Amino acid sequence: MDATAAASSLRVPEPGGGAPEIRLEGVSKVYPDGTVGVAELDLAFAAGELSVLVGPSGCGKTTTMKMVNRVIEPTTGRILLGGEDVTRVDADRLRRRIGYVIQSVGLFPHQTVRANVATVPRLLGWDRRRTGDRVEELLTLVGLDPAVHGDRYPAQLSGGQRQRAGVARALAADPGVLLMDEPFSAVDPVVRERLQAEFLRLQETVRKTIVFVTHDIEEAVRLGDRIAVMSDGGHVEQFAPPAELLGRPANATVADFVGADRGLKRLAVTPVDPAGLEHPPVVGLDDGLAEAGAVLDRAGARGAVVLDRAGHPTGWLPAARATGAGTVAAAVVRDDAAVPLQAPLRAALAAILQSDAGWVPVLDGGRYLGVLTPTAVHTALRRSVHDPA
Ligand SMILES: Nc1ncnc2c1ncn2[C@@H]1O[C@H](COP(=O)(O)OP(=O)(O)OP(=O)(O)O)[C@@H](O)[C@H]1O
Repeated sequence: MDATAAASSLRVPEPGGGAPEIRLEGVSKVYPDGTVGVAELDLAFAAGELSVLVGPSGCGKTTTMKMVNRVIEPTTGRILLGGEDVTRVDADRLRRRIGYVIQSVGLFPHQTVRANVATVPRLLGWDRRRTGDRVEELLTLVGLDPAVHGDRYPAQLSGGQRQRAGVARALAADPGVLLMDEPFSAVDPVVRERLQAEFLRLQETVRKTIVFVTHDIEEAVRLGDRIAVMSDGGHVEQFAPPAELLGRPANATVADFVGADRGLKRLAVTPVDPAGLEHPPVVGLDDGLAEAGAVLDRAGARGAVVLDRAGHPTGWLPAARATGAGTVAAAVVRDDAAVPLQAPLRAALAAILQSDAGWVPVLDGGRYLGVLTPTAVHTALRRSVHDPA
């Protein structure tokens, strides 16, 4: 079964499934030694969204997250899942409704991957068949081959594979909520990027309500629907979508935390704006070169976008090559790079840097809309500061 097919069967709601909003109301945690981990916190994590908690070490991120599944009991306040006050319900039963992924994965070392993933379904009393089917499905979904990895022990997996197994275990009983405590920080940057990309695709399908703790602002920007920047005592300085956080930090603390290079980080979260596209002359492969040269002259342009017979960008025609007999096909500089309208500016800028034309064509579906230039990238970024998404 491929991942998409496996994912679609995940939508079957389980008891306690669906993805509830998580609401913290006046929640505080005072540790026995008097340390205030979190004080009077009011925060709502929207249903089906991935909310990230970031902030300096010791600011209360982990405390906040672990109070949601009551691994840490709040001292005061209420926590509501989909409107239900879970502050006093049975904590073990609550935890079966909440998936939990931590940095060290927390797989049981003496159990196979299959047995690890089956932990919560077994606790919930699922029969062998249903549990077995579910485990196969989940392993496939997270990119592990059940036949290859299912019977291995955690020590026989790579760091990235262990993280995938950890995610599979957390999703096994289709919980509505996932808590993730620096789940990708133990692997090298290349594997981390891959796991993040896979995880984003998975979340598009399963749409859990996720609370995700990280130290890494880049990771927060990449993954988060919303990011909470916290400071000491669990104080929330700003809770906003990445583009807004980077474009309009609420105060100096947030600005410092997101970094002086936040303009660059915004590239990852600001989409291509159709209003910012430029429209150089467009010629077809079968047009005459002389005719194309005349078009370029009239426009005073240094080059034209060349479309193929189906209307797709296939390269560009520099003005200097638009002379002589023959058709554009003989002189075109082939380059089929293009980006879709929804692409982040970072992808567009990367494509521009690869191209001799100094632009990248932008497509809406298959339709050519115009080209994006470095100037347009700059304008779009400046605009996102004043009018963040
Ligand atoms: N069991 C405990 N007893 C006393 N104080 C604690 C306990 N656990 C955490 N704290 C304190 O509570 C505060 C918040 O800790 P928490 O672990 O939530 O921070 P964090 O933001 O997750 O930090 P880090 O990024 O370093 O993991 C810190 O000052 C910490 O020292």
